[in-house]
Amino acid sequence: MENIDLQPFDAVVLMSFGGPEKPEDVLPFLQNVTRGRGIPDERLEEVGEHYYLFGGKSPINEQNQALLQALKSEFSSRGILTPLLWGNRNWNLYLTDVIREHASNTGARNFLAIDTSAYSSYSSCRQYREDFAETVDTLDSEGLRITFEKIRQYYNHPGFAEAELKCVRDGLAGFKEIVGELDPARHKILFVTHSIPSTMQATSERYTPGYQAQHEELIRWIGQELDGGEKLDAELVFCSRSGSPHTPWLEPDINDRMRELSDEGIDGVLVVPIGFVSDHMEVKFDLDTEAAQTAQELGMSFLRADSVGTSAPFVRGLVDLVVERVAQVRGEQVDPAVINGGMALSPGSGACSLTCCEGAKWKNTVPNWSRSVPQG
Ligand SMILES: CC1=C(CCC(=O)O)c2cc3nc(cc4[nH]c(cc5[nH]c(cc1n2)c(C)c5CCC(=O)O)c(CCC(=O)O)c4C)C(CCC(=O)O)=C3C
Ligand SMILES: [Fe+2]
Repeated sequence: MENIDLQPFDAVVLMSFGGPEKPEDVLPFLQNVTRGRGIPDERLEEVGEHYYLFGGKSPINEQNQALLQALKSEFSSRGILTPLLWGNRNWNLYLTDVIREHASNTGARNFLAIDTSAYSSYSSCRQYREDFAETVDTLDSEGLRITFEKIRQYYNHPGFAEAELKCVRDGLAGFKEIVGELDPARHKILFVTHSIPSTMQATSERYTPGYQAQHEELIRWIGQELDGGEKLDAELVFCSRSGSPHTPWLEPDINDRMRELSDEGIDGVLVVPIGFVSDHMEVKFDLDTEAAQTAQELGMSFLRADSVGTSAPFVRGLVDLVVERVAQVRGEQVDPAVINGGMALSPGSGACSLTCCEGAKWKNTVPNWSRSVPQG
């Protein structure tokens, strides 16, 4: 097989959130995540309890190790020899440390990131970019000059979309085993994502189609792909709201919506964690623990579908996105693949302006992007 290099990139890095490994890590981890964010102490204590309930260990690191291994085997099956690293934003192994060590040992200078977040918004895109910038600055102050690029947001990439579709199909098959025949009058699909503050949503809409619309596009595409025998009404609902109760966040919360649906005669839900690429703490606690409890109180059938995890189309898609970004950076002709859920949203390039998720504050420094042109 022919060997493939990804020049100008010397290494690819899987960039994730990070999570605590043991009870003593929980508090310092939460402090890292929320530094300067004005999250009330009560919320931190409450979220700390979610982690303690699972022994103080987040499942996220093991899931990222599994994804890293899957990406490595996809690299080697394609003859890609470029090293693949793993770094986190909020806990060991920290991105800066991983990059410093690799750059010092190998002379690598140009890095391409795969981030574990599919949609655009400050928290799900720009915050990752700010962390790349911080790594660049820190290493620069130590005399090590590096560069960072990332792949595009991939909610509408066929790899991620096919993987989500498979999660829904498998979930429906499992759901049928619980409820017998699917009945649109009694059963619903609830697609769940992380709630964000309404102001963050508004900002995400200024230079990209927006966090919520990106989810809706994918949900509609999945609806189109399902067979007649799989058709149920679907809705987008939210979990993991935090912040002050007086600040508006995206709604409805999954538990509130389940209560309303129960009053309307719905007695079974398939819950699809479309906002999360693996079963980390929000999925384990907010869905598998809390929402499952709500279902039990309501006497509702409840099944949580898989997240994409290390599913083959997802992993292949991430590597396709790496190859696509390399070609763009090299100035080669690329035809980026996208699904169309009715809104025909353009593929982003990964090259969004440093300020694209910030919005109005940066108005004068950002290209006047709209829905019909590339977004990041
Ligand atoms: C959109 C989004 C994603 C999805 C995209 C992506 O995956 O990146 C995501 C992922 C994650 N969020 C995570 C954990 C936390 N998020 C918090 C706080 C916040 N998240 C927000 C948004 C998001 N978060 C926001 C707007 C806040 C408020 C504070 C702020 O404005 O920053 C807090 C503080 C406590 C609290 O406020 O709840 C924690 C502990 C973990 C790790 C889980 C594990 O350990 O398994 C993961 C993967
Ligand atoms: Fe979060």
